[in-house]
Amino acid sequence: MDILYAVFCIITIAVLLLFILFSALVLRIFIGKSIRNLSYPPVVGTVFDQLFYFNRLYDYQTEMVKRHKTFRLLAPDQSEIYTTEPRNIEHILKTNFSNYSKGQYNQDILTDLFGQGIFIVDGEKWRQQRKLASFEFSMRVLRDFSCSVFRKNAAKLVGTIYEFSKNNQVFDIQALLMRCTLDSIFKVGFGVELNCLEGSNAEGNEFIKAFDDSNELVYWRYADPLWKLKRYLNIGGEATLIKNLKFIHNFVDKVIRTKRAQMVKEQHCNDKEDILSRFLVESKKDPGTMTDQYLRDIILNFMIAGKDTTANTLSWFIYVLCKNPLIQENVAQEVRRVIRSPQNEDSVDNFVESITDEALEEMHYLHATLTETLRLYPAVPVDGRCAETDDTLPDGFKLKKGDGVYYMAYAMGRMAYIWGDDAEEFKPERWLKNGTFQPESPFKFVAFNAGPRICLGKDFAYRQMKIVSAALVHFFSRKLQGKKKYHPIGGTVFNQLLNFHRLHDYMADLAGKYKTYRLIAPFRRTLQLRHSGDLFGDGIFAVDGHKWREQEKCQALSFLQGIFFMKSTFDSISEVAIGVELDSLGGSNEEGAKFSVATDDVSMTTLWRYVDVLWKLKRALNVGSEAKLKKSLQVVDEFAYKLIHSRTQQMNMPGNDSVMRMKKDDLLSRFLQLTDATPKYLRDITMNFIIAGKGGEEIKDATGCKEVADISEFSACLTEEALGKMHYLHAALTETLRIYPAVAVKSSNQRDGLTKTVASSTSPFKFTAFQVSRGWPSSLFGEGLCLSADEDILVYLLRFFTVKLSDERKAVKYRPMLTLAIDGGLIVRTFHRMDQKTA
Ligand code: HEM
Repeated sequence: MDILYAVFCIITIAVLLLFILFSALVLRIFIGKSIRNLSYPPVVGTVFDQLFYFNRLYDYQTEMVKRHKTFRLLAPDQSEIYTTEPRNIEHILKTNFSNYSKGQYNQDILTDLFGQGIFIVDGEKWRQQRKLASFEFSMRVLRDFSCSVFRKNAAKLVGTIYEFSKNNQVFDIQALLMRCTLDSIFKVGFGVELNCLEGSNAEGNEFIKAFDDSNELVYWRYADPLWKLKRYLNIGGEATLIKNLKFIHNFVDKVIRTKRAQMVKEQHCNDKEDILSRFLVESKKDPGTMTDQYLRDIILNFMIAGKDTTANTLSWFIYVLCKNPLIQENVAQEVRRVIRSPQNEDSVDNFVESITDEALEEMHYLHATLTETLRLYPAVPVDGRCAETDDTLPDGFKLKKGDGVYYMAYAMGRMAYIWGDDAEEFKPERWLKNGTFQPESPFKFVAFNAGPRICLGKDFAYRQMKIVSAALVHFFSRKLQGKKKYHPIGGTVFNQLLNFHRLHDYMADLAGKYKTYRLIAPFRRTLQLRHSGDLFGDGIFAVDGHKWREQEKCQALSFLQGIFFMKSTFDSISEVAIGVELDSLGGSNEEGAKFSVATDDVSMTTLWRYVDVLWKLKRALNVGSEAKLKKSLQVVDEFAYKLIHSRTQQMNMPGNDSVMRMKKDDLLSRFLQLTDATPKYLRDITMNFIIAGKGGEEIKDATGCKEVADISEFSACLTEEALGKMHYLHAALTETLRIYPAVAVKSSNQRDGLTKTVASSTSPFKFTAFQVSRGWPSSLFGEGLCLSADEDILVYLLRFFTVKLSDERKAVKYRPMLTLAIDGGLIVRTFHRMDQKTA
């Protein structure tokens, strides 16, 4: 008792603490943000929404922007303003430049990797580095040196890819491009060969790994509120990051020391080609500021700026060319026309040597294709600044000091109001006028940023990308390898929770987008009936292997004998399963009515388990939906066990006629004969049958009424033969099942209505209302039996009545249960056909 009390106290305190923390967070997020004030951008959610959509973040932003050009997400401290309005971007990046900084928040996260480099510093520090770097980047010597490096590495890349194509192998071109650009930027930055592409330099390989991992780990900090604590404790990703950074810093420091020593030796050589050598010369003028650490930060910033950006853009470029073979051919033609390789056409070295500066200038179509790639797939999809004082944007919206302002290059590329109705199409031609490239306003095409902090390496990047892509397109044509490893992610299981009231429509919406999709869950889940064990026990729905085969055989056998034919009115499913008339319709059997309600409740609460991650805890504590489920299950079990007990006793009494009949007829009796099953096993078997029958039959009848209200075909003689001739009725019922499948989660949303007067059969893999291959419920009820049972009921109903919805305008909704039930029942009005005739 004491232990229980202690556990209870701990749980209560933990829940209370969580509640207090949660409330404090909610208050912090929502208070003082002028949420309803129309002068501020509209609020579309909190920053936590981005976590939910992390895998498709930029598309999520695009959807938001289609509703509001400028919107807000609330963060615990401030607001985050997102905009695609070019006027706002010009204001932030140019007109009111001094009011917008990189911000303390970004600096805290990035300093470990970027140090005091140009990317994250503001004010005087930035101005000094920018001035120096701009000067160096404009020097002819750096330009020529970088071009020769790009050519050499492009030739190496062609050689590596040639090996793959010779052996008809598939390969990851993005990984190769990453290595190629790192080799180039390292050589240009430090004058050192890293040889990552060839993989010959073990230290180089280690460096690239540490570098890539650090980038990723630093980015993760944006999503991990505990990163500072982890860094302090030196645990998890932060421990790995610290290790990686140590390796990177040691590596670069060694390069700087070697270079310094080399420069002392070669004092008279002024032809310093790489960036580090040029900065080292500069450092002599101001050794106090330009320490080794300062130089390390500068060079590392250039590497981070130049490596992934160009490699990623080139990868997207290859992707769009694979998708648009015509554009691929246009680019290849332009390259062939512009590059007049003097001697041997097939020599890679000759070819790359012919890609001169002049040739690059002539390649307008290639330039347009690369720019169009960046428009739709910008290497920096979202970028931002922090407001230093309160301000008003040109679109009229205000922002407060400390607010983040983000401009979304990815979303902007997809905005019809910026690029026209064909914004989402890949069209290099939009950049060309009479074959000549036409630049756009940098506040509209913001891939390289704009204003005083526009990308310093823009021309540098274009040169590298043009050399590499011209060589690749000239020597190879590419096809995408179609195999995808995983299905696309449609969302998280929490989306199911949010959409529980329209669960099946929500899933139909997703199915419209992706034929097959995944929902991410905190734990591994199977969509089968694992969570329904309490309800289905060891019955046919929940078991596999031997147990399933045994039950399947016995039930299928019964149907083959035709025992159950024409016995599947709603109540008679129970009669078929357990040989008892429930009369839930007539209401004469109170126990039967209770049992009927309990099975519905059990079905609904069991479905809830699929979306409720806490169901196990609730079951352990016996609270909420689980307490309800337990109660309903008790009703179901009591009923079932009582029955099994009395049936066993009856069966053991010899010479009773009715008992002999039962022995042949109902499922329970058959199982009592065929197996030496325990009462629990018998309960599970019969309950599965009843749940399937109840859910399936009742619901199809109900939805069937709505769908087939104007069927006129009728036969007075209700023989098996006559039913077989009712093709229209059969088709109408089948169509009802197609749109309202009794087991909704297995439905396929393809259209397949009545095409001939004689209902034609459709592939069961397309029309899956009656599952296929593994026999439930097709062999459990038998598809034929199931339909003819409905037809039987409907024939009687429609012979004597016409049916109308009581309120034609009211939309019929479903109730989320394991089967697709109509919420609140189906309220109809019936008219006797005789009355109508007389009238
Ligand atoms: C496709 C290739 C590239 C793209 C799309 C790109 C894009 C950008 C963007 C968006 C920024 C602004 C970042 C910010 O201030 O928030 C930037 C800055 C910068 N980029 Fe690039 N970049 C590319 C290649 C390069 C290369 C190859 C280099 C140099 C080797 C480079 C050097 C820089 C530098 C130094 C800055 C900082 C400018 C400053 O803050 O004043 N970039 N780039």
